[in-house]
Amino acid sequence: MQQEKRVIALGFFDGVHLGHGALLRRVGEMADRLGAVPAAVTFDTHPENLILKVPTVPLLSSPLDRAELMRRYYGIRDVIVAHFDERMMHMPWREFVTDYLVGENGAVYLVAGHDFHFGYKGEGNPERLRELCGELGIGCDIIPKVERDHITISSTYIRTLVAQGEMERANEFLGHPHTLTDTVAHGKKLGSTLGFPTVNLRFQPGVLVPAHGVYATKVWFENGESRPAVTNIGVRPTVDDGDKVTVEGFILDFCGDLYGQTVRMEFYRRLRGERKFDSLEALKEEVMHNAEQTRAYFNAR
Ligand SMILES: Cc1cc2nc3c(=O)[nH]c(=O)nc-3n(C[C@H](O)[C@H](O)[C@H](O)COP(=O)(O)O)c2cc1C
Ligand SMILES: Nc1ncnc2c1ncn2[C@@H]1O[C@H](COP(=O)(O)OP(=O)(O)OP(=O)(O)O)[C@@H](O)[C@H]1O
Repeated sequence: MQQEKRVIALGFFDGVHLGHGALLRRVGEMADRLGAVPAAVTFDTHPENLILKVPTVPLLSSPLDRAELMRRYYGIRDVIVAHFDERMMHMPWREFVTDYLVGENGAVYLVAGHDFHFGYKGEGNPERLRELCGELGIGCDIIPKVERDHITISSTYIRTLVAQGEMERANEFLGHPHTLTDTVAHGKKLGSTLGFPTVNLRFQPGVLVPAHGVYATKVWFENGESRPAVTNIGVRPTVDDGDKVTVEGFILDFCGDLYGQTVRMEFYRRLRGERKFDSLEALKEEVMHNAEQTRAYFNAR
């Protein structure tokens, strides 16, 4: 079977921020021009997590969200998720290009960032990549760094913002709202009796949990509709004494059954920290106030 031609962006692309966007847009342009499929290679494990053997880098997005963000915002059609294992870790950089990208994945044009290092011991770099692409007769672009407020946009920086609950600033650097996609799970149903039913989502293991607290969010349903929601991330000290983190959104102006549906939640602004209330009445009153804050936030946008 004839191999499909692909224009491929190279990197990990955690969060799919505006710096990544510069690469992915270029991929789209070149794919159009060459009649090739716009694609990106990412890895199932963050290279640092495998090399250091402990997951030290909690990610902004799951592989599913990463791929979906690349599709939705930049029209990337194929997201090739490479299995980052011992073989991949020991693959010399030349082989990664000639065998993996060109041979296995039909690369006819490669796009990488100014600081992209790859292959065994990170010996591959933009200079070497450009030279090798010249030898192989395939196109190559190295994209200069993208900055905002004199800061180089990076997944590392955005992770610190999300961890501190600075969602609006994180979203400015991402170029889109921070996103969590998950299948709705069952909660204890206490929310319904209190007057605020909630959808329960989870951050996958290895994905960064934003600062605990209450957020103005938007929930997108499988049918493409969306509603504002007010969402708590945390351990619910008023009703629980464990340390299990939950993500619970009270969707405004909605009633219906969402259990089992896959929804996308977008985080916009942190409204307050999580608190232990003296009574369920006091908790409910505050949740209703936060719901109105959320409504006002989206009405003003
Ligand atoms: C917008 C919102 C804010 C919340 N804030 C807090 C809080 O500050 N402290 C707390 O202990 N629980 C908080 N919760 C969690 C509630 O205690 C929980 O949703 C309620 O007990 C229902 O739980 P259930 O869905 O498992 O039945 C909040 C929930 C929502 C939706
Ligand atoms: N601000 C940026 N401007 C231009 N290119 C970028 C920028 N940030 C990343 N890239 C490029 O995008 C690709 C993916 O990069 P990578 O996933 O390592 O992102 P990163 O934000 O630098 O991550 P980290 O902060 O974890 O190092 C690489 O080719 C990289 O050079």
